[in-house]
Amino acid sequence: MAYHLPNCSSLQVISFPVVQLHLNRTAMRASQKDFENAMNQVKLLKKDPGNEVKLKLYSLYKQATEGPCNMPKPGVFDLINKAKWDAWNALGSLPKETARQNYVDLVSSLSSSLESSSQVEPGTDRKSTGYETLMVTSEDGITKIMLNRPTKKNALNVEMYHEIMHALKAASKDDSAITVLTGNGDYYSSGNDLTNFTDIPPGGVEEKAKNGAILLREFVGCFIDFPKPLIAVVNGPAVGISVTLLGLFDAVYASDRATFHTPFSHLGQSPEGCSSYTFPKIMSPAKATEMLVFGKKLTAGEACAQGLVTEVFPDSTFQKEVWTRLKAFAKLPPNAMRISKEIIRNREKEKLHAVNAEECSVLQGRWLSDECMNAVVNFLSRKSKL
Ligand SMILES: CCCCCCCCCCC/C=C/C(=O)SCCNC(=O)CCNC(=O)[C@H](O)C(C)(C)COP(=O)(O)OP(=O)(O)OC[C@H]1O[C@@H](n2cnc3c(N)ncnc32)[C@H](O)[C@@H]1OP(=O)(O)O
Repeated sequence: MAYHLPNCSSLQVISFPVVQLHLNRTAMRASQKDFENAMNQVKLLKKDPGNEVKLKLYSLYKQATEGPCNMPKPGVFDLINKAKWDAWNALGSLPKETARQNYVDLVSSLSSSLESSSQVEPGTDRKSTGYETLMVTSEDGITKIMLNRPTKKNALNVEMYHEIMHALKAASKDDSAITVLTGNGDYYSSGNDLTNFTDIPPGGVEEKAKNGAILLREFVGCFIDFPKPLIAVVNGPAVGISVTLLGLFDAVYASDRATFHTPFSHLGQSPEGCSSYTFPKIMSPAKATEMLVFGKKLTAGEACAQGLVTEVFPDSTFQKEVWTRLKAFAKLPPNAMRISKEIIRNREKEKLHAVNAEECSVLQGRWLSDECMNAVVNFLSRKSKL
């Protein structure tokens, strides 16, 4: 089954402006030729428009060519085909001509949205464009990497993992003195995007888990090796990998609205981000066990008392106070800061890389377990939340 889109097997969710569909449009009727042109136009799109739009395109194409959904409903674990079936079935008895027209309209609005979203705003020379999931700026000696999927609580999809690695590598070479990671919206991050589990390659779940472990190892490795002071500005709740990574930051400032939650056992998973090593060192083995094994959620005050957070600020003054402080830090001599970080961190680096490798290998096995699969299916079918 094809979506008639490049990379259409992916169910990776990416943020994209909502495209308005005019399902009841009757004034114009698209010809077969218009429909074929639209199909060709879709193949030429330079950017992936995201799963919601791809599913819409798929369902309209099927309705326009075959009429109402005529396939048996896939099983609950067959996530991709189930999503496609749901989308097609939702069109009910929409006439073929209307579906064809809606397909043409959707492709046309999609092409114009993609064109306008790729235009560079004037005066944004200090802003790194080209990121889909991040906002990266460099100002006052500070490179700020902002997770930018606020409607998904800044969950890390595969694209975001790659973009963060890219942004960190760029920041390690730019002329800023310090680098900051923060979140846009009410969350710092809700951790790994659980839809990452739905995009199964031809090699099956084993290949998926293997690729996931490779990606994770490289991703965490970028934090271990980052050469400049790396500061987390935790603007709201943090979950999963966004919490575990904090052990690799040089300072962590949190709003008093932030919480810290690593529900790995609930998800049938195990700790990553070197937390199996850093957390017991930072907060004692028993406190680390409460978080990493039993999934105890900490308030910002508790996380600070246990050494995971450096300082907590009232939410009302958080941004102002933190950025004033960071701007002062960024004026310090950058080479001295770099060398001091090196001497604090370097003797642990080899150990951290070994821990990272071991954690990724254990997780690779966990991702194939029934415990993990069931937890992900429950979340995706909205039977459970944290
Ligand atoms: C084999 C696969 C390999 C893949 C690649 C591997 C990469 C490395 C993996 C590293 C391991 C990391 C582990 C972790 O991080 S574990 C933690 C995972 N996170 C969660 O379990 C959080 C799940 N989310 C929630 O429980 C709630 O959304 C939350 C409490 C965070 C917020 O609840 P609230 O009611 O306030 O808001 P909504 O639930 O309505 O959320 C708004 C929308 O955002 C979507 N959302 C939020 N978080 C996630 C997420 N983590 N994954 C996917 N989607 C998320 C949510 O579904 C809503 O979307 P819609 O508006 O479309 O419904």
